[in-house]
Amino acid sequence: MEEDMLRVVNLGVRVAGKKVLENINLYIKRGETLALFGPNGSGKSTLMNTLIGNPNYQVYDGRIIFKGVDITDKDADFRANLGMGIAFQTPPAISGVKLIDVLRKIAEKRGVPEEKIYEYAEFLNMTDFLGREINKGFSGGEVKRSELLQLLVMNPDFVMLDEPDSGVDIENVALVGEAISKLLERDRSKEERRKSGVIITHTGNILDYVDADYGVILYKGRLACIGNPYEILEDVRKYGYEGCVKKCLREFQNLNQRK
Ligand SMILES: Nc1ncnc2c1ncn2[C@@H]1O[C@H](COP(=O)(O)OP(=O)(O)OP(=O)(O)O)[C@@H](O)[C@H]1O
Repeated sequence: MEEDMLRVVNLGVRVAGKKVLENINLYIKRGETLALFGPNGSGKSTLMNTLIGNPNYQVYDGRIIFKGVDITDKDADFRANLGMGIAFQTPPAISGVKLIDVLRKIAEKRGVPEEKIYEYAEFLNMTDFLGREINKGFSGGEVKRSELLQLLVMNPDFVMLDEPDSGVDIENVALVGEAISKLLERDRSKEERRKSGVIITHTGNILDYVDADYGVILYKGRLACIGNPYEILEDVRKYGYEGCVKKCLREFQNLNQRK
């Protein structure tokens, strides 16, 4: 069984003619979840958009290998069919399309029985929203839950979540955490997990509810630190992003000098 889920090699990305990501190297195995930290504008959403195949994000260098397939030049549909799923930070509202219609389409495509839609909707407190136009007039937290509901029905092998807890109130954040744990199979033993994911988080609050295997900081378009996500978070809270990145760099240099 293939153990690689995602391999990003030397990736460089331009958006609207501007270099936003440079020399990104990332390796995620099956069953692993990565927490991606970084200040505003560091390129986190750009990385996600590039991985999902948004054509506005131009890869000028490197490759993206997903489940052993080079998807660098493949479109978003190809990637979704291969098992990629994403929850955007601010997904659009769509007039005239009800949430249930979208969910039925996803379920049909993925061979999921319709009862599952209602089961997941109840689990996420979204039953009353099924007949409403998707994301229209939804509060910030409701949009997040609607995105997670779609992902649960889609059941992708690799999930990317952009700030899944932003705008979610305290009562619902545990629920959102539980849904993410289900999606990423964090509720199973380590040996049983086959799903992988990336969770973008500024505050790290979601990590109280969903554990991650490792964390990494994206700083000014480059990956800067890699390690235990809770230790990184503690350092970010103590020293800020810049201080934390400098500390990682110092530790790396000391390690190299000792070699
Ligand atoms: N369509 C675009 N046109 C021009 N610049 C863009 C575009 N999209 C992103 N950028 C720029 O790319 C950089 C990275 O943006 P990105 O949204 O990836 O950051 P982020 O780390 O996700 O930030 P945040 O935490 O605020 O969501 C920023 O400087 C942003 O202004």
